[in-house]
Amino acid sequence: MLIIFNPVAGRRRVALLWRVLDLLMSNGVKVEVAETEHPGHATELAREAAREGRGMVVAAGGDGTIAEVANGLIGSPTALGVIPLGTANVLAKEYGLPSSPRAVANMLAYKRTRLLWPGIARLPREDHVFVQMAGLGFDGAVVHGLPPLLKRVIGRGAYVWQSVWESLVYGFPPLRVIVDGEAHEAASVVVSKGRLYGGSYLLAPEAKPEAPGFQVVLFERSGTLPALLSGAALPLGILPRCPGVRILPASHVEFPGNARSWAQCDGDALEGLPFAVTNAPAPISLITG
Ligand SMILES: Nc1ncnc2c1ncn2[C@@H]1O[C@H](COP(=O)(O)OP(=O)(O)OP(=O)(O)O)[C@@H](O)[C@H]1O
Repeated sequence: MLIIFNPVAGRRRVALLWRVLDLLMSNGVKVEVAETEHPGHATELAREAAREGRGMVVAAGGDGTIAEVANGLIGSPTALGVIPLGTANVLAKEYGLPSSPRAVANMLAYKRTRLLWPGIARLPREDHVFVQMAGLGFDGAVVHGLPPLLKRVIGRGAYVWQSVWESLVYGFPPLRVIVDGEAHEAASVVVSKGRLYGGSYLLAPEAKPEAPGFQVVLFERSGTLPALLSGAALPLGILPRCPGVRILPASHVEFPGNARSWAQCDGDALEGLPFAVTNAPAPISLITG
């Protein structure tokens, strides 16, 4: 079993990885750990493993690492396992994956799978595969502004802090978005594969991450107060029903002419702005235990 481990993911919960390794090896599983050396490395390692015909590759990290590994596996029969070491671990929560060492080891040993159909954010210079969501506007600004040290020290609380700060300083320029051919305007947009956001909070109740397609969440009201109200509604589970929040199903999303905005995928800041979001050409098999 090949485990691709991102040493800079999350709050460095490496103890979980070592415990899982102990349990797997004490049950006779042959394990190899490859540590990532730079962003994008996990994709290269996973692609190589798929080319070698390995049955499964395990991503040990957060959602960004999982997305990079998924990118390397698309189009191959190699299954994806997850050891959740990230800050928010949204994908693990979406699929109800365990987080205790024994349960994670059992999951990887049993190899029962469900489909996961990634999305692709098409950027000017490259494509970026995501497994949970792509965000533009205010959502992207929060991720871009997040101080890495704060995230490491206080974890998900750093997103709360940064959201409050950005609600005060972000200018809320209107975003143009075309959802399956129909034009809309919003202050912030989340193109979601999954139902959850920021951990285990409900964002898009109708989402089906195992199938192609997205739920496009439009935050139509701009300004500090609507942003703070959305932030407060999220942990209460009422965000999808809030006034000013519109959710549309979509198979293709475009963002034309938004030169001055920020974007993020699976909690990682993007270098450029996506001009479109489309489905990956094929799903992958996610090991769920
Ligand atoms: N050796 C490395 N040095 C620097 N960056 C790396 C390295 N290996 C991977 N990365 C980058 O680290 C990014 C963040 O990883 P990841 O998303 O898994 O952790 P996280 O952001 O802490 O977790 P979460 O998404 O749950 O908040 C990945 O997108 C990847 O590109």
